[in-house]
Amino acid sequence: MALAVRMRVPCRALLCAGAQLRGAALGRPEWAAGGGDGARRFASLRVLVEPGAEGRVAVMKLKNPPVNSLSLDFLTEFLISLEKLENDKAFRGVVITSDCPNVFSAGLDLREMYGRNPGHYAEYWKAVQELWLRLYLSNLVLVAAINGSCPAGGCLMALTSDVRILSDSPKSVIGLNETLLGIVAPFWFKDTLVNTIGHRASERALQLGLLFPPAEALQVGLVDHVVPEDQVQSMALSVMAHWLAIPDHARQLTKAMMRKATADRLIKQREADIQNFVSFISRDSIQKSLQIYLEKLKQKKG
Ligand SMILES: CCCCC/C=C\C/C=C\C=C\CC(=O)SCCNC(=O)CCNC(=O)[C@H](O)C(C)(C)COP(=O)(O)OP(=O)(O)OC[C@H]1O[C@@H](n2cnc3c(N)ncnc32)[C@H](O)[C@@H]1OP(=O)(O)O
Repeated sequence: MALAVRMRVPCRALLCAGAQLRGAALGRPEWAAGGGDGARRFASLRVLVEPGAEGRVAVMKLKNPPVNSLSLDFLTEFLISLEKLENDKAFRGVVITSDCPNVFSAGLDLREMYGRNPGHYAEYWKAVQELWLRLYLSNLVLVAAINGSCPAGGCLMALTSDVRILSDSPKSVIGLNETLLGIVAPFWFKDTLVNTIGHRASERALQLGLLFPPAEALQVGLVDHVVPEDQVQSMALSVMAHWLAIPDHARQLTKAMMRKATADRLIKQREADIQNFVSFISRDSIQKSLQIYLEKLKQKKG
């Protein structure tokens, strides 16, 4: 257990301060207790947390319509919810899923990375790092119930889970498609992918910006199960039961042993990584690429 405790990400105070600030900007982070489960069921504007099974599993539903993009406000609310669950000894596992139809998450919010100032980019990137570190090193069993499209940052989020279940639908594509936007997946995105599908498959997937349809995602090992859309959550809960049959302390230490070195690479150079991101994203050429991509997304509609 000691290792698991030592592994906790060391910027809790900083994040909490940030979260309170963001919360204040939102008009207070409100945790509305409701239903027969009392305080165990809570919600912010963008994240719903519901009891999953036997009071020891929670289901976190991402609710940032239309596409669950990972905006700064969303990240703040998600991290507060996750921390509440981590601190509640009753919970041992969390299923992460989407409340938005056909989309698990569209990844990082492009509007947070386009046309803003360096201070904003730095604040945003710190929150993205925090999301990854918290999820990747979580003591909880995390199961991603991926009920829709899952590109880039959405895929990163799913990759931090212990198990991934993908819905068998043409919309449910998953992958790190950064190069298609003219940007580059950071090293810790890449590391997480390599740890999941291996070096060669990652090299190909990253360079080509591949978004894998369900059968291919399963074949390459990007997801563990593909099931019909209406069975994603029930499958997630059944897989969860299997993982919860393992004693927590042994499973947590094993998870830490597998993931610590990867997380440490970022922890050791968080500030440099932020500066790297800020200077990369501020380049005129990158801003132009993002602008073109955003325009393409808009044109797709019309
Ligand atoms: C060498 C140095 C390296 C340093 C590293 C530095 C930098 C790395 C930087 C960044 C890493 C980024 C990772 C990311 O996550 S980038 C985001 C990538 N995401 C995508 O490519 C997905 C884009 N979206 C889609 O493909 C579709 O929207 C989707 C399939 C998810 C859903 O399709 P649907 O048809 O249902 O919905 P749309 O009509 O397309 O969209 C509705 C609405 O939402 C807007 N939108 C979509 N995605 C995003 C997004 N990611 N961020 C913000 N907004 C988004 C879309 O524009 C529509 O808006 P509107 O027209 O209704 O206003």
